[in-house]
Amino acid sequence: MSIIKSAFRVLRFGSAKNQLFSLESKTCRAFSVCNKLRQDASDANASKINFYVDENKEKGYAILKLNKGPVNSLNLEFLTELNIQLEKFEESKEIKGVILTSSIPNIFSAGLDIMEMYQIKQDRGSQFWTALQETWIKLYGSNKIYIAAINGHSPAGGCLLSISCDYRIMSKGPYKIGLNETLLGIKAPFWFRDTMINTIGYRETEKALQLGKLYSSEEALAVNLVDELADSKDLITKAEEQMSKWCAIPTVARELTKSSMRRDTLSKLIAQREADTQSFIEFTQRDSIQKSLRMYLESLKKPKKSSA
Ligand SMILES: CCCCC/C=C\C/C=C\C=C\CC(=O)SCCNC(=O)CCNC(=O)[C@H](O)C(C)(C)COP(=O)(O)OP(=O)(O)OC[C@H]1O[C@@H](n2cnc3c(N)ncnc32)[C@H](O)[C@@H]1OP(=O)(O)O
Repeated sequence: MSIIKSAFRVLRFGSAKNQLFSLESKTCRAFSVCNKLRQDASDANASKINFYVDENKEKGYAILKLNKGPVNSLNLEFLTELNIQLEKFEESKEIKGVILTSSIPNIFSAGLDIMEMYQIKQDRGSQFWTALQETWIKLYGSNKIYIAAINGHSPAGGCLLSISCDYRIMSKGPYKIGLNETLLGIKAPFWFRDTMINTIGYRETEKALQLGKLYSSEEALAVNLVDELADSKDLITKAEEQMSKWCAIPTVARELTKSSMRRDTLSKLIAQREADTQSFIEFTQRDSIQKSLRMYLESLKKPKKSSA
């Protein structure tokens, strides 16, 4: 059961009941829009493996490895598949927690697939944004324990995935993590911002978001953007050690505590999902934004200087 649902339970007889049920019904409507997409995604991607799941029911946790080459960029189909998997975890009685990592060396996730924002039709853009909102609500609002084992670069949407988890361990190395949206000419959505504030505090977020700062792993540790650093070879072992520690905490008390910390941030998006989607569509259709995205895409596609 998700944090949102348990929040409804806890407050069932309280004065917030009507408001919360209205939030829940809005959420359910938005989720049902995704049902057909889910079917399409599972049909179309039956032959592709965009992530691996390694479940250790004895120990009570799973490892989810993102595997969508070359850089785990998040497009509609990938997000839809991820949402199905997150739902399976949430419903599992055996799984208490999930280690989220990537099978691609040096890359955790390059964030949103920029092609989902560049010259995109309104329908697709709206489905894409709804799927992304759903991923965040499922991850940030999960009752399960999520530990991010950040094995490489984690900009923008990759950073959002990480900070939606409960604990972050990052590989030592020349990797970057942060919300760099301003460098693409984009304002980070309010729920990206709020998740960042909840992680590193207001002042640091204010600087980081305006500058589009990408932190090195050491800098990320210094501002609590990550909780721990590890040598790449020890990353998963360290994540498993941490998972055992979290799994040993009394479950209901931990879930209620997590829910009480995150409920307000989640409710803010849930109350205005459709308006947020409209803002995304309106914003990304502006000529100035399309121009920035085109320039950014070109810079990504430029041949890289040889290191030799
Ligand atoms: C007023 C209301 C406001 C409402 C809100 C409105 C809008 C908000 C909208 C957006 C929020 C956006 C958040 C995001 O996540 S945007 C994405 C940001 N991501 C990045 O900036 C990362 C870009 N990528 C990189 O920096 C590097 O690729 C990386 C360091 C991850 C890896 O480097 P490496 O050298 O290993 O690999 P590359 O050669 O650069 O890349 C390989 C290949 O992949 C393509 N690619 C990389 N990143 C992306 C991406 N995010 N989307 C799509 N494609 C990507 C890259 O172009 C290469 O392609 P090719 O040359 O092989 O064809």
